[in-house]
Amino acid sequence: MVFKNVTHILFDLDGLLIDSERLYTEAFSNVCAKYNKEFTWELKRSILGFQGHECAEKIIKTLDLPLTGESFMEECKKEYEKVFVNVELMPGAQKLVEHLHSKGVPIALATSSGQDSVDMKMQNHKDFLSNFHHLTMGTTDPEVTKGKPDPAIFLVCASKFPDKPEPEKCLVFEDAVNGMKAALAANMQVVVVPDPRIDTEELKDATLCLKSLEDFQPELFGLPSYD
Ligand SMILES: O=c1[nH]cc([C@@H]2O[C@H](COP(=O)(O)O)[C@@H](O)[C@H]2O)c(=O)[nH]1
Ligand SMILES: [Mg+2]
Repeated sequence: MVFKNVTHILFDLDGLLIDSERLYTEAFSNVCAKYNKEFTWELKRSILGFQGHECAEKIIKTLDLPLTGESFMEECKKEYEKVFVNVELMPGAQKLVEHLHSKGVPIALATSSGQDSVDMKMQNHKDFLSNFHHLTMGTTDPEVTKGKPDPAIFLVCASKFPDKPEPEKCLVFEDAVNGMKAALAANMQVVVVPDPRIDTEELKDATLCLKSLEDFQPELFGLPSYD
């Protein structure tokens, strides 16, 4: 496969740069269990990449929970406070982000999460966050009118670089099928590093699919290679 050269990189956060998806799963499972409901992988995969309130609505509807979206999110928040302090970076995340930053490649974060959620998850990774030119947070940015798979988040994020790159010059990193679809709808190339349980058939449109960020070769996209 021939890849097109890019100049700017947009990173997803949850499940891609940080190992938070399993913590969200734990939190959702605990809340659902209180109502004797099972939070299944089937349900999890359908909400991967969604904004928090979209996750809540889908879970309540699918499992018929006796809760409003807001009360479900309140209960989840108590769970998050217990688990997110210890969230770790994914293998290869630090090396890749620091490499691109040190070579002057503009990078930004495009997450469906909001400011409070990012603050909570990144409290022990502030130096890591300082590598990014800017953060676009779907839940709190009024310009991001819809969650992934809508392309809004990546288009808004790209527009916040001072030199406003064309979508074809942007490369997205994602872990979720909804995120991959959002990137492709934005007319960007997308490297997917998926949960290994995701069916490869669902990822067939990805520009490149990797097992780990550690396997990424920047030079394939015209970016500076590792020294
Ligand atoms: O307020 C929330 N933010 C984020 C998530 C989770 O984070 C992911 C989206 O974040 P990102 O775009 O960074 O992957 C979703 O898959 C979901 O599991 C969530 O549940 N609640
Ligand atoms: Mg993600």
